Amino acid sequence: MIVAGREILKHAHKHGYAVGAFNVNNMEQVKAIIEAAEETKSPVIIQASQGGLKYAGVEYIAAMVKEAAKNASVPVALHLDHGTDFKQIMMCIRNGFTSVMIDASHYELEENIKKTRKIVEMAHAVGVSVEAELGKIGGVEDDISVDEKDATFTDPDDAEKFVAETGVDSLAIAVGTAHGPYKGEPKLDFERIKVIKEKLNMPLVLHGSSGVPEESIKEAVRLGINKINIDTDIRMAFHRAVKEFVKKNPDVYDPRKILSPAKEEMKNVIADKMRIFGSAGMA
Ligand SMILES: O=C(COP(=O)(O)O)NO
Ligand code: NA
Ligand SMILES: [Zn+2]
Repeated sequence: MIVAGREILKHAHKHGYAVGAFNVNNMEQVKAIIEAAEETKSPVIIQASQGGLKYAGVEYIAAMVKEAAKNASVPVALHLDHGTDFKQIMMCIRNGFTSVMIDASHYELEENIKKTRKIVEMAHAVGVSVEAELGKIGGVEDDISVDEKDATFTDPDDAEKFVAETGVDSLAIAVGTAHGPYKGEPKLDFERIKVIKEKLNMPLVLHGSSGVPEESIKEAVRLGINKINIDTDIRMAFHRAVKEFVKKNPDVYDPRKILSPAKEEMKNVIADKMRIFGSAGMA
């Protein structure tokens, strides 16, 4: 069933695990995520970035995810990832998204608070949960890009003020991850996660989580991360499977035959993550 994002994240915060938030652009990704959630009995957040909505259309994404959630035995939230455009955020809410991110992290603190508070007031009025970002997460995710030199870690005192003045349901923090593939091994600032969690005592979000070693993910969950965003690892699973299939079957042109192994590969990758995040069995 489809639920508000806060319902899923509050449970994860209370019980000390993290829920996967997986990006979608097409039907096969939606099916892979829902099948993995059913298989592992895991609550799940299905999310689309503004780039994903541009590609598929907000109505298509919403219709597919609502259909998948309707028949699922696990709680599912439909979330806008990295919302920066006011109209886009409103269109998502109008189309039944149960959670939205307002990413105003490029602005100074006061401006980020102002923009975030406006979305919180409107979304909460209709029962939709809100995620915001404080600090700048590096890397490139569709239309969001931050140079490594501009990536700035989240300041715990600013975070306390930000949450008190905005009322967000969850906060994305910059602690050393980056969107997209890593060149070297990412070094997470675990002490910073610990301090922010102690100060805020609320659901925290880790972006740029593809390519972060399993041990680091587990430590971040232990310290209080409750939503883990994954996009690149799913794209790579899709790419691996399609490349292998087409190489082995160069003359097969039926999309169903080409895309089915890709859906399976994505499902397996996602199910593994749900086990690592600790959400398996929590639905
Ligand atoms: O943060 C993410 C995903 O990042 P990755 O592609 O590194 O998994 N989406 O908002
Ligand atoms: Na990443
Ligand atoms: Zn992100």
